Amino acid sequence: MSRYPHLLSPLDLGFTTLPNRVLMGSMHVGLEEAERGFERMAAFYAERARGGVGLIVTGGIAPNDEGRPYEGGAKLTTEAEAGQHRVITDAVHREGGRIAMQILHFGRYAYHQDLVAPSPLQAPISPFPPRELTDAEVERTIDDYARAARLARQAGYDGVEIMGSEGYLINEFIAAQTNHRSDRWGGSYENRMRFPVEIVRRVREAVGEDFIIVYRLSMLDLVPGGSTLDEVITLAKAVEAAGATIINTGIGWHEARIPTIATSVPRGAYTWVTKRLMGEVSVPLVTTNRINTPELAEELLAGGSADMVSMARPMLADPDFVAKAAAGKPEAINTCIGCNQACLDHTFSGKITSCLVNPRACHETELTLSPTRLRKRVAVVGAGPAGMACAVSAAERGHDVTLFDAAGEIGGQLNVARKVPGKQEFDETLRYFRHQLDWQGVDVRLNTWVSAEDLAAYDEVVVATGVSPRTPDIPGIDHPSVVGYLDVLRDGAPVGDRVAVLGAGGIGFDVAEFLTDGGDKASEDPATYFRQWGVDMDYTGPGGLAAPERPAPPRTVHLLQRKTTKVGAGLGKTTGWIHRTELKHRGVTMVPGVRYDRIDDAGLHVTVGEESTVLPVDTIVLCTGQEPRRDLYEALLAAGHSAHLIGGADVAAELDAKRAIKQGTELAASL
Ligand SMILES: Cc1cc2nc3c(=O)[nH]c(=O)nc-3n(C[C@H](O)[C@H](O)[C@H](O)COP(=O)(O)O)c2cc1C
Ligand code: SF4
Repeated sequence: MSRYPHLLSPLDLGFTTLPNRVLMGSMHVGLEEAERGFERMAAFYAERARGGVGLIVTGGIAPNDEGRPYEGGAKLTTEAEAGQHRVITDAVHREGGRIAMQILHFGRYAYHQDLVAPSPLQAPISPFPPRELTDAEVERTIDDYARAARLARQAGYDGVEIMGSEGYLINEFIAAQTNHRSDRWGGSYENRMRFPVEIVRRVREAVGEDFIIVYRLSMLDLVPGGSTLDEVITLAKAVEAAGATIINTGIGWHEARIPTIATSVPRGAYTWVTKRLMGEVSVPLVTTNRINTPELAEELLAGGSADMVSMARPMLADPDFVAKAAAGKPEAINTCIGCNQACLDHTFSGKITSCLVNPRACHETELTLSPTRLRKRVAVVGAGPAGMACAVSAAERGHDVTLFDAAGEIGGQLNVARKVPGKQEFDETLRYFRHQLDWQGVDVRLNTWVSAEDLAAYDEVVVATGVSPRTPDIPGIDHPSVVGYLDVLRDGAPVGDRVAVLGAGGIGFDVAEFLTDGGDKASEDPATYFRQWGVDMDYTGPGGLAAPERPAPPRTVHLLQRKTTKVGAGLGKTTGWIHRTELKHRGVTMVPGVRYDRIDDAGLHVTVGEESTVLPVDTIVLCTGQEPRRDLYEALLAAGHSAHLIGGADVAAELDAKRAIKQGTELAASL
């Protein structure tokens, strides 16, 4: 009997049956506009189809020019464009998969000059003011959706998803705050929802009965003036009546100031929203966001939260998620840790999406781990992210790999990161690597120091010896009030009530969050999390908002940096605001442009601009960068051996697990 009977049970849609309850959530990955993008997308989606996903949804494709994300963004408006998609649909079907194309009109979130909206109201997160659509243009836009759906069918897709959430055009029609029209598309709720309902109706007309139409419904807007639960239910019923086959969940507009997918969001936190709609419609409902294990997915389905689960980023992290669950091997799954560092951050920086824990994601045709023709003896020294990734990938290719580490456990700096509240997902990465090292037969030797001579017999030596914290040159740095970040995060050094954290990079933020955490495990408990961020789980008002309630922080923390740039400027593009907001809520003062003058019994003496002052702190935590550890590498070179240097030992500017895992995997691919 399967461990996941609900997750793996088929779903009968009448004209077709999905093999299981896993929908791969839509992700625009940047390949849509890239050179050889269709070929690369074909490989990307085909791997996920082979891995057993029940229904794949592609990233958003615009139905017309104005709806594109930016100048040159992907659209589907002509038969010639439809022809380009064939390679994707053929590849997925060859693997026995099913794929629907998402139609996404960016509305006022578009990043170009000709953006449109129901009303000429600029989005708070956009530099461009939109133009108001005329009545005739609204009609034409609806027809454009229908044309895109017809062309998608022609291109071989099994369905379309109509993107009606996250604050894009459809949402902008539905919400009174973005729709100030007085014609039949504005005013009453019935008028405001006419646009999406009409889209579904005309799409159904265009594609016939035996074609999947998923409607992605904004079930919780998280913005002032957003929909109420009653309105959401009304729209769901209307969308069903208009011809939707499946209703998917969308959470939060992009301009919402409440995190919806970050790693600090508890797993499955938003699934209660979908559950509120269960029983109100008869089409299958899909729930979403931060569902990253088969156990949780099964629990949600068994508990009646939804009929299907959407997993987007987990399918970047592991294309074989479903197959591994079906084989009863959940421990083999490479779990999405919700970091956004290589997926959403890349998307918003104009880079091709990938995945921190799986650098092959969206690079399937370039980063291949093909079996080696020449089995070599490979030594990898250092079992941090770079070393583990290299060892596992080299062994996967057939090399004979030994992994050494002086510590008593694998993981390197991941063991430090996992101590930060909200970053416990790194435990999954450690579990995954532990499993892979064992599965691939890597000879792991812990508590083992190796010298250059010890390594002489290996064909390839990879040095991944990591970093040591840097100690800045400040008078009084030896004062007993000074500790390092490892002392605090790893070794539990005592910390006073008043603290200065020196260095506001990723580690400085981690330490500040660690020291101001109230111990309430908000990142594991949705009710606590939502209370702190101001989400109303009773969903009584518009947008599901409530006043945030924050506990008093356990101590006073100053987070300081020498650089004059905004504190946190170097954090992730899509997550930096969350960390800054979190610390602001906890009363942390964040100060850039600080000169550290000296440390003594009075505290930390600093100068900011022209002003010198003393911060009367009990503890000073150094988060002032790292030095690469290259002793072994240099000894190898001195002894005339060649070696490869990767990870923090190579570039130690800031601890960077994304870069380390990518570099380790790429090196293994070339050995
Ligand atoms: C790189 C990336 C691109 C995305 N692009 C889209 C998109 O084009 N359309 C869409 O509806 N959602 C998009 N999303 C949101 C996902 O569909 C999903 O709602 C979100 O990632 C949360 O689900 P997860 O925790 O399973 O990843 C994107 C997410 C990511 C990470
Ligand atoms: S980069 Fe991080 S959030 Fe994105 S898919 Fe990979 S593990 Fe998940």
